[in-house]
Amino acid sequence: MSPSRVESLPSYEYPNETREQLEYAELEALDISKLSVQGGKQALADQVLRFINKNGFFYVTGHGFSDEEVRRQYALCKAFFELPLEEKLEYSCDTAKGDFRGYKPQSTGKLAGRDNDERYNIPKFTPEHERPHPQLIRDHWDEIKDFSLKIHNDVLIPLLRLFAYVLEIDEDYLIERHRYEAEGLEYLRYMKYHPRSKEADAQAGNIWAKGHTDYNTLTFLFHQPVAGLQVQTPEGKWQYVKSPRDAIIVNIADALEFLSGGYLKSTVHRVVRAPEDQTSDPRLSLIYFARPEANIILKPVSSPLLQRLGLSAETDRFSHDVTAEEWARARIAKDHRFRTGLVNQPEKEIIAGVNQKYYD
Ligand SMILES: O=C(O)CCC(=O)C(=O)O
Ligand SMILES: [Fe+2]
Repeated sequence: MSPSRVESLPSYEYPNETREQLEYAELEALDISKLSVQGGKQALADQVLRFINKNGFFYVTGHGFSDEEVRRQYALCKAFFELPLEEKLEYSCDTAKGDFRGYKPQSTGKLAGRDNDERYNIPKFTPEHERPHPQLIRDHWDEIKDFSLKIHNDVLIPLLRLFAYVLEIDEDYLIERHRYEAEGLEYLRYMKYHPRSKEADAQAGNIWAKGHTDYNTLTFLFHQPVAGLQVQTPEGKWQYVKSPRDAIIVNIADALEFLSGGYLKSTVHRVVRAPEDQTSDPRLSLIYFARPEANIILKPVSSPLLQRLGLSAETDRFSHDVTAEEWARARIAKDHRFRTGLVNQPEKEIIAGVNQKYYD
C-alpha cells in the first residue's frame, strides 16, 4: 500500500486536567539547571540523598525543553497513531525475541483486558538501529532525532553524573556505560491508551497497564494531563503521580537498581482507568527509556556509600553474569508471552534466578 502522507502537522493541545480530588504521591523535584551554578551539585546531591532510597520516582525541572517542543512530539505521536492499522503493522516489533523497536498494536478480543495501548518505539539514532519507519516519521526525522538526543545529552547525562557523585564513585562511571554511539537500546516511545467503556474497564480491574518496574536505567515521562499513572509506595499503597506541565517525571528502573546494589530503587508503577471527566480522551504518553550499553554487566558498582550501607558487590543477585541487553530482552520476551496469551500468569523468574519485582 502507499504510505500515508501528512502534509502539515496540526498543533497539539493537551486535554483538560481532571477536577477529581485524587491522592497524589509527594515527589521531589530536582532542578537540574542548578548544576551549572556554584554549589548546585552539592545541593542537589544532598537532596537526592534525602529521598532517593525511599521512592524511585521524582521530577526533573530546569531541563531546557520548551512546552512547544514537547507538544510537537505529541502532535507526531497523535498523527502516528492515526495512521491506518495496516500501515503501522508493517513496522511491528519482534517482542517474541525481546526486541521492542517499532510498533506494538493494542490487543483485541479475549486478550484485550491484558493490554490497552499502542506503542511505537523509536530507537536511538545510530547505525545499529537503522530500520524502516513510516513516511510521517521520516518527514520529521531531524526533529525527532534532536529531541531524543537532547534527552540523552541534557537530562540523562547530568543525572548520571549526579548519581555517580552521590555514590561517591568516579563521576564518569555511569556515563561511560551509557555512550550514545555504543551498541544498546535506548528509545523514545509514543504511546496511546484507548478509553474503554466502564464495563470493559471493570472487567479488567480498571487496569490500563499492570503494575511493573521498567527494565532500563531511567525512564523520562513528559507531561501529559490524563491522570492514571500510579506509583506503589514502600508500604504497598498506590498513589497517583501528578504530571506538572514544566516537569519531566523520572523513574528509576531495574538496571540502575542492579548497578547500585539495590540502593536506587526500581519503582513499581501502573496505569489505571482515567477519572470520569477524562475518559473520553485517549491518553497519549511521550516517554524516553534510557538504558545501559548492551554489554554492561548488571553488577553492583564498588562504591564507598554502598559499602557503608552494606550494599557491596556481594549483594549481586544473579546466579551468573547478566548484561543490560539480556535482562531487557528476557523481560520483553516474558511480557510478550503473557500479553499474547502464551501463558496465563506473568512469569516470575526473568533470568539467572532473579524474579520480576512485582507480579500479580
Ligand atoms: O503511560 C504512562 O504514564 C506510564 C507507562 C509505563 O509505565 C511504561 O510504558 O513503562
Ligand atoms: Fe513503566
